[in-house]
Amino acid sequence: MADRRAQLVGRVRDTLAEALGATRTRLFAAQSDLAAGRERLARIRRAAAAVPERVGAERDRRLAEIDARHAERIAELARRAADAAGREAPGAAGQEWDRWRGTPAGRGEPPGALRVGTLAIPGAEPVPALVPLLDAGHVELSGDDREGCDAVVSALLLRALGRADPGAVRLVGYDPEHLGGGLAGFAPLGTAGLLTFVGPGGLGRLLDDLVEQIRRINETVLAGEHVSLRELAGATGRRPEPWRVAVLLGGDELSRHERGQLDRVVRTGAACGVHLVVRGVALPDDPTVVRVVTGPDGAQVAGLPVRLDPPPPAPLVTETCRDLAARVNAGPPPTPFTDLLPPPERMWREDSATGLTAPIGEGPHGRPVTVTLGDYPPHALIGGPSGTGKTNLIFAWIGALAARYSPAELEFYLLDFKEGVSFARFAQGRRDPSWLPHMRLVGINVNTDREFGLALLRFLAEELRRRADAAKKHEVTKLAELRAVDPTGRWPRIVAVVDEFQMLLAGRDVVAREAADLLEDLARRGRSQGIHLVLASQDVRGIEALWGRPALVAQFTLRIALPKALRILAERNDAAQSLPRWHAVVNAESGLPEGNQVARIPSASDWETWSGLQHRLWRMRPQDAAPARLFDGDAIPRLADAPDFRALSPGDGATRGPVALLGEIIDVQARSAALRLPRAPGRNLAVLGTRVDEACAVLDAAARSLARQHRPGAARFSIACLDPDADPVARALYEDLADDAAWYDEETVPELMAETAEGLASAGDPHYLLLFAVDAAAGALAARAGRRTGLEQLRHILHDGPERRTHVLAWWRGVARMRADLGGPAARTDQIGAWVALDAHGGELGSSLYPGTGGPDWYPRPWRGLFFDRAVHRTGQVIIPYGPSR
Ligand SMILES: Nc1ncnc2c1ncn2[C@@H]1O[C@H](COP(=O)(O)OP(=O)(O)OP(=O)(O)O)[C@@H](O)[C@H]1O
Repeated sequence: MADRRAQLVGRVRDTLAEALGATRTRLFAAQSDLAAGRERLARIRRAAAAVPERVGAERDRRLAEIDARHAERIAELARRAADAAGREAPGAAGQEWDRWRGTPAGRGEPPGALRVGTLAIPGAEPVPALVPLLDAGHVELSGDDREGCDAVVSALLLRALGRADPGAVRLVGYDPEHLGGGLAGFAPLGTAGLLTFVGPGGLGRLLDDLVEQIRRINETVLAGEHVSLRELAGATGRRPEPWRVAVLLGGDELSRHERGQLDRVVRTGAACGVHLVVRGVALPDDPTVVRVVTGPDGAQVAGLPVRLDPPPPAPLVTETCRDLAARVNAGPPPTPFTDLLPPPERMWREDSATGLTAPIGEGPHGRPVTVTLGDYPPHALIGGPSGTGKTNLIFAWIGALAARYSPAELEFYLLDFKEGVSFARFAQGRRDPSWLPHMRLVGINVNTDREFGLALLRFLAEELRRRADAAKKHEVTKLAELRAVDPTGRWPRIVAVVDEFQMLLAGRDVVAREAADLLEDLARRGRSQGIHLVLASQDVRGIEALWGRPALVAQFTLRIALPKALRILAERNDAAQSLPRWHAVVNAESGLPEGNQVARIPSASDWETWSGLQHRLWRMRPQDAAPARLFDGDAIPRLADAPDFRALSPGDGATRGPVALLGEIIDVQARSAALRLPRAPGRNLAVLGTRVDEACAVLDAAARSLARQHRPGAARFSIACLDPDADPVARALYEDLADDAAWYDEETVPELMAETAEGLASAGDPHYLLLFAVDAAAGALAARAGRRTGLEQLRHILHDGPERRTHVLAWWRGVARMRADLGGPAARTDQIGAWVALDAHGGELGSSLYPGTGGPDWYPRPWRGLFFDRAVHRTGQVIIPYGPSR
């Protein structure tokens, strides 16, 4: 039992121990749960306690970040705003005063807004405060700070003047309280009419005038094609009207009329370049009005706080205004030559079938003034006293045409009778290899060589005939029709320009008569065949030279008068008298007043401007284009360069006889005067006059050209020199002709005569006797050598020699001396078949030397000769001897 009890107790004990253990375990677990719970609570409490501190820090950090970003953004925006302001108010519109200078806006570029101060933005770089004025609006100033207002007015005006071309801003001042004192620094502008003052009581008139200007500009300048001058300038690159800025500084209450006019100006002025800058006058509300308010605490511009700039230094204002006035008084700057030219891709695109049209300058409203040569008007007369720009106008016109029409459409021939070389650059030169591809002929320094003018007119008359024949063949009458029926033919229009043309018509000699006849014919019939004459003269006599021929003048319906030109326009049309410098009246109505158009002519003739165009056109030239022939009356041609000389070769004269070249003919082509020496009576040459150099030049060229036609040893050249001054040329010739030449002097010349006269009996090689100053041998030749005197032998050679290929080319130092050598004053001269007269007068060359009575119209002049060959000439031919061969 006890055991059972013991067992039971043991079991109970075990169970209790077990339960205790479990309980302990649970307790332990509960206790550790509690501790963990407590700890969590403490942690949570701690955490909960830390939360507000962290949130605040985060908020502060975020706020600081936002602040920094904000400041950075403001700085960035301010920088951008400053950059934009710099662009909006470039140069003189925004520059600070210590570095300020005028920088006019380019053509078509807007002048921009004008700086008056800086925006007050703390912590950022200063941003210029700009006020739009020119082409934009009006400015109203108010407030207590008078000085601040004055500073703004001065700044605005100076900056506006500096952004425009001289003269393009005009100021009108109305300052009844200080009588202009507020604008004193700008007074120098008054000398050029750029600043005018309106006295007290004049405000109404001033406003009326502004309204009238606006009306006029709207009607005649903008003319419905543009909404504003600004837009017109942007579209055309030109600004035909100045800006007008009226500065109104205080005054009485406005009348109703004045208020109405002021409102009109505010509403409509900006589009027409009419602007107001006012103080003490209230402007109506309008988007174009900017208000500047000054006060003790600073200024406000359009409601923004602004730190105003100091006023421009007084010396800067007066100096700038003085300089502007001086420039305006010196006259307007020329418009650029490029205005007359089409863009490069449009060059040489025009067709000249019906006429030639090109701008010549700029009209009063900035529109180009064009001129046309065609069926009507066909020809032009240009007049202007020396220095008024006639040459320049010719350059401008030629340039404008040459850029539009290709050389296949247009050719120029140009003749300048005055001294000067400016037209030479149309031809190829040493300094500049380019030439104007349209130019066929340039004659410069032709003042005494009227024959060259005649040669040009004859050439044109021949071209006119050729065109008329072609037109007839195709049964048409006009160039346009001829070109239509003969599309492959080359029928360019021809423009012949003759500067100082009156020289051609001066005098009453044959040259003047023939020139006038040819001119008249060309003027009358040239119109329909595309041959146009442009005659220019600086001298009223030039025009008067034409008045005797009203039919000729009537053809010149296009008239261009430069300042102060007389008699170019019609009788009662004196528009040219009041023209400013570098302007012209262009009139296609024969000079009647209703045809007047005033054009400002660009500067085209200075070397750089012109060569820019010429080089461009030259590079465009067709492959086979040849340079223009340049005839320079002051230049002495060279035999070695003469095409006719270069073309000679041995054997040339075999059938028709060799030719002696004597000099260059004054002609459209550089041809040589040639004396043919066949086996025929009289084929000798006399050179007559005292000029040693010219006489030597003629004989030298004759001998050298003859020698070129014979093989060495095939001809004889006997050179007799009887004037020591001729010795160098004669010797050089002797040396160059080498074995073919023999030398004679005063002592040996009788032998030459005797031998040659004897030798005539037997036919031999050609023999040329070149006798320099043969009259000096008269004494030596007077002696008898055998049966005859030397002179008798000379006459015999002259008489019988040519048929036996023996020709005398002799220089006599006077006509009378030659006649004496030929047998006396009444001696026959028919053995002298040809002669070149140097300083022998026409009158001496009459009786038997020249057809008719009284001799040729020949007035000797340096380095010119009159050549007459009775076998081929009806009248004498002026030649230019070739220059020394060595
Ligand atoms: N439209 C112009 N703009 C600027 N300068 C010009 C203009 N026309 C002419 N000139 C300048 O004026 C000067 C005289 O011009 P130009 O030689 O054309 O006159 P001109 O009437 O032909 O004189 P002259 O008959 O004495 O030769 C030149 O220096 C020329 O560059």
